[in-house]
Amino acid sequence: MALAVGIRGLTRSLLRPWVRVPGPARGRTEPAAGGGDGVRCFGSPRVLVEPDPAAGFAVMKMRNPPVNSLSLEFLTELLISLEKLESDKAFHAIILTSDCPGIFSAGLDLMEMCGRDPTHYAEYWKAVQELWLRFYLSHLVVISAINGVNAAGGCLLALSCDYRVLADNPKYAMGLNETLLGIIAPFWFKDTLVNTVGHRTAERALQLGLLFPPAEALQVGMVDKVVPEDQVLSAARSELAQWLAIPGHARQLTKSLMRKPTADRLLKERDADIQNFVRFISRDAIQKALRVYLEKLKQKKT
Ligand SMILES: CCCCCCCCCCCCC/C=C/C(=O)SCCNC(=O)CCNC(=O)[C@H](O)C(C)(C)COP(=O)(O)OP(=O)(O)OC[C@H]1O[C@@H](n2cnc3c(N)ncnc32)[C@H](O)[C@@H]1OP(=O)(O)O
Repeated sequence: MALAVGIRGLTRSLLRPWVRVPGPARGRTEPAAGGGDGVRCFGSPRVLVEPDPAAGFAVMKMRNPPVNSLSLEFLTELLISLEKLESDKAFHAIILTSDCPGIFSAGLDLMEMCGRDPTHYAEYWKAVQELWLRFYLSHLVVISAINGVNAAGGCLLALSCDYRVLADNPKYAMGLNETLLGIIAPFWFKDTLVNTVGHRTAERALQLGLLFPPAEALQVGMVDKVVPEDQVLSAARSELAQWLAIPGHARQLTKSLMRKPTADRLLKERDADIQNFVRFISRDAIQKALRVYLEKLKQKKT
């Protein structure tokens, strides 16, 4: 099995990043995220970036409708956006949010894990690992403004941020619900949750596949703040001020000190983790469970 799949190679072949965005932002100057100083939005088909270099941050909006499921292309575009902002000294922070009404993210794209071949599963999982590692260890301050339901892999992405603001809407539940699909959260998903909410809460949440509505998410520490829906972005911006007031090198080193041991566990056994994933996801019983789950999602509509 070819494990040496290169996301950068994929990136080059699939995307032309940093084209002016299609859709709503095309051809006009969007107000910048914080200052409205005429800085242009940029991005890729599935990720809209609203930069505010004067204020030192950018708002990164996920827009992979209908549910921001984390397909291989979408993961790649998120990585490119992150890399671009990380390599520009004007930016010290990102606010990650969604452009899809009512949905932050439905998690990993089930179509990437169902009915494909082992090479594809390996390539996909490597991209999932990469996204987590890059967000988890980013030297930028990353705050998620969670404006919708947020399941499994989407929740992992939010848990990788430094601070989480959740919109107060009972429909916007979030959690690592893998067991409800008959699959399991890998150890680094688990570690990220444990680091956020503690061992006991994580154990119960993972075994039961709990999706926490806002009040409960706040109570267990899965999110840091719950605010009225129309204030999620402004609350994230206000919070940023506190993080950006800290000397950057001190904050970054402290973040690394806190997070490196967790990331190192995966870095040390990345290929083995990919092989475990491929073996697990290729099992007939797991493929069947995913198909049944997808079917249930579709039947819900009828
Ligand atoms: C021995 C041990 C070894 C262990 C080794 C480790 C192995 C590791 C194991 C594997 C680990 C995998 C980790 C997986 C992580 C994940 O993230 S799995 C995904 C989990 N996500 C969910 O459960 C959410 C599913 N979706 C929903 O609940 C709902 O869609 C929603 C988000 C609440 C939105 O609802 P609504 O607005 O009503 O939209 P829908 O009509 O339901 O959906 C619209 C269309 O989108 C499709 N869709 C939804 N979610 C996904 C998805 N995650 N992936 C792909 N597609 C999705 C849905 O089917 C609809 O499609 P159409 O019917 O074609 O329109």
